[in-house]
Amino acid sequence: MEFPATSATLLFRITRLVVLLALASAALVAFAVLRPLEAHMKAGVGGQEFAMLKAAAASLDSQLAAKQSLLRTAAARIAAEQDRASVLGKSLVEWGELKGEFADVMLLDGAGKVLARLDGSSSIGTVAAGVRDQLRALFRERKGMLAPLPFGAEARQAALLVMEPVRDAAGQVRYALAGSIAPDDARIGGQLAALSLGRSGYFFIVDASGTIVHHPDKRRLMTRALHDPRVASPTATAPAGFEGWREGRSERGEPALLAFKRLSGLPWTVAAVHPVEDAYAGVHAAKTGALVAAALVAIAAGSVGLAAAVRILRPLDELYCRVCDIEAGAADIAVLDVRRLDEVGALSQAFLSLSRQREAAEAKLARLAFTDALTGIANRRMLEDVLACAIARSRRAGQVVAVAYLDIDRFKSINDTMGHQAGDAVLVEFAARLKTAVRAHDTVARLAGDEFMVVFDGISVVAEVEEAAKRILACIEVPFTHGGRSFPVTSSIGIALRPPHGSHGSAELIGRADAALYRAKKDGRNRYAVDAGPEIALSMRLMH
Ligand SMILES: Nc1nc2c(ncn2[C@@H]2O[C@H](COP(=O)(O)OP(=O)(O)OP(=O)(O)O)[C@@H](O)[C@H]2O)c(=O)[nH]1
Repeated sequence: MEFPATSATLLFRITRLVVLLALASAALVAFAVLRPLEAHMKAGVGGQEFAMLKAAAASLDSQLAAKQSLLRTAAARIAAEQDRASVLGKSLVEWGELKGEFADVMLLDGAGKVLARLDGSSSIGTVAAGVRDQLRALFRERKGMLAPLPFGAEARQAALLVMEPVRDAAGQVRYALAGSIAPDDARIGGQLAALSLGRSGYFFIVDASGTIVHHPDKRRLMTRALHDPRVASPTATAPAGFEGWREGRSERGEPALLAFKRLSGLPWTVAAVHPVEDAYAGVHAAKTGALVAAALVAIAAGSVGLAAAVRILRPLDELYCRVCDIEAGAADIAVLDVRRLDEVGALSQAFLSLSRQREAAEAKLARLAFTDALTGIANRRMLEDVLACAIARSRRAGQVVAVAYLDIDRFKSINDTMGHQAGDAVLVEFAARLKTAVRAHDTVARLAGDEFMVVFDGISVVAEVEEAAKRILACIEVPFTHGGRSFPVTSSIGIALRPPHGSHGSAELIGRADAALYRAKKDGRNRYAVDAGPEIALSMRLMH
């Protein structure tokens, strides 16, 4: 018999507990481990991007320094060759090395007049006012400078100006050599453009005034950063001077990883914008992988837990089946395995003990059902069974059955004079004496009150019964005692006999014994009367 599989079963509840524990552990691990790990990984990504930005900024710084140095060398060589501006200009034209490094190189006098251009073109004129201010500063301070071109001062492409003084033999600054660098210069902005920042990240450079000097979107070049109070755009926040990385929003408003680094030689800030979806793609993939792994571990733990629960509970299931078999009568109580040292063994032991107690109680009940509670001898029910069996047996064995109906004489007066307890004691003593007066296989029973009956089984001669009656009367003659008092007790006896093939049943036989008892009482008590019946009366002569 299978144990019913419902949600109330231990197996279901243990399995549910195991699965929930496994899921809770997985969730806890994911929360307790993955969160700090995720933060750590994000910090790693941010740090990495900032490190890359720092390297790019350092490279920019060194590229600018190299251009500055190149222009300084050129200025020194020009000054060393000739002192006249026209000749200087000619030298400049020949100085092809500068071409690859600058968008344009001009030789300027102190008033800002262009004396010569690198490409030798004839577009000679005067530089813009903003450049003239810087030129004046150079003549005043007599040293080279690297400065962003003031916004709108030159063509949109020129974003940076490197100026070096050209001195005469006496060391006086006579001219200035100015080289402009375009934002998309292959070694400056181009280098940034070549750097890859995931699928959607980009770099830009903004100067201290908020002018964008490098941006992948060429339309933004030389424009002011957007100052939208609703969006703290990175181009707007970059000039504030923050260095490092942080999470923020891109100019399109999407969450992004932002990194900022100022250049050392210029008031420029190089910045990186990397949408988090792209920047943290690896982190998210690792997180998803870890969560999937945790879920798989939870499933595996749940499955192992289920298998273990089934295994652990199997003996309980078997015990249930055995108890069902015992209940159905298909197995004996001995099938319970009480040798196990676990809870199932204890439960089997308890079942066994309970079953034995039940057997004992049933036996006691059966005994009480057939026993007289006061005297301990057979009661009326048992007597009826015994008598029925004796009659059946007498038919087979061809022997006589006899019953003796006994009633204690004037028992009421014993109760009345000595008390009910004394009456009980007399009944018990009377039963005991009765048993000693008959054969072992004769049945002595108490019918009710002071009425007793003896079934004589296997009587071969009527005299046997009469002898027994005499023995009974004789043993009762001995005075009874109770509470230190001694008093006589007598009994009247009515005997009825039934031949082996007699027509009377139990009830008639008892009725005849009762009638014989009535006669004995009537004849003066303390005696017996016999109703042998017509058949036996005839044969009695043969027996005697
Ligand atoms: N002590 C005791 N008395 C009982 C019990 N059962 C019945 N009796 C009493 O036994 C008495 C029986 O009296 P009877 O048999 O009617 O009359 P008796 O006094 O024996 O007189 P005769 O039978 O005519 O000799 C009653 O008084 C009952 O109350 C019992 O279990 N214990």
